[in-house]
Amino acid sequence: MEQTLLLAFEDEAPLARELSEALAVPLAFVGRHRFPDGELRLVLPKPLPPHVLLLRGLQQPNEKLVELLIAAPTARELGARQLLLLAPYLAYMRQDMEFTPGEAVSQRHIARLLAQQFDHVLTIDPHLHRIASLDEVMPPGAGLALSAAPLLGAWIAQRVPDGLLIGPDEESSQWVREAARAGGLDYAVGRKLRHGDHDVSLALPELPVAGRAVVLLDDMASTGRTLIGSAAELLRRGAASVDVAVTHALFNGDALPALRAAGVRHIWSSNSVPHESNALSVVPLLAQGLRRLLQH
Ligand SMILES: O=P(O)(O)OC[C@H]1O[C@@H](O)[C@H](O)[C@@H]1O
Repeated sequence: MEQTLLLAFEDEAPLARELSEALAVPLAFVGRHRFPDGELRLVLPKPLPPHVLLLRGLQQPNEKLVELLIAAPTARELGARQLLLLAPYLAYMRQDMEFTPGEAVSQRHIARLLAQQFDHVLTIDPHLHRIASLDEVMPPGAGLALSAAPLLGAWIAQRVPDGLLIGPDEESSQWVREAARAGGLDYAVGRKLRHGDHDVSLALPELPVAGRAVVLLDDMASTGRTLIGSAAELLRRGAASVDVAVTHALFNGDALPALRAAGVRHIWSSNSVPHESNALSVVPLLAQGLRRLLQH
């Protein structure tokens, strides 16, 4: 990857450093100042090489989307000819249909917006539930979605070798199936109905869980209510232990203490989103995906 630079923001420095080392690509940071009125001032290194990889996870996305809208055209002005966004977490992908009349299908619009700014977008487990690939919302080949499920499955199998993997809802079946295959574990998937941000009802599979070490697996935890409801039900049914593993550790509000209070033993996540629960790294996965994308 000659004449390539990895650009990142200081709040993702550990992930950026690990990635720069894995790719053997130099790293530079975007200077960022937030003015009192909320506007942003960004400073990019000048000049830039022809190939620029911009690392920006889109958890807490709104301000970061503005950063990208400013940083991407600036990078091109400063010399970047090929611009790739590495967004380990891609926001707005869960708003994938018009649930109520007039509701914006944000998935489509945010994906399109990013594809207008970047030649490629590389991400992990972007909650593609109603569509099969990013090609349905971006120009074909512009987006690449990797999955951390096999990594999580192998990780879980080492720690809970006889574990039963449970996905809380139908959306999770794609990740749970892959993780179970990679770890050689049993799995099952429940059903969920969301009534509000913090209000979900769950129907877990009718399985004998008494005495079993159960690991709940999902793409992300936000309020944690999906996992909390599932964990409480599994413990009520006599599960010996309930652990939780997610790709994206959003853990908003009181999610983490509430999960612990519900009796969850271990909480593991990948470092796609920097968080105290991070237990395994997505850097090898990102590096592999990048090589694949840049070969084409
Ligand atoms: O229940 P919280 O943590 O708020 O939200 C995360 C859940 O909502 C779904 O879209 C995700 O796939 C996950 O199952």
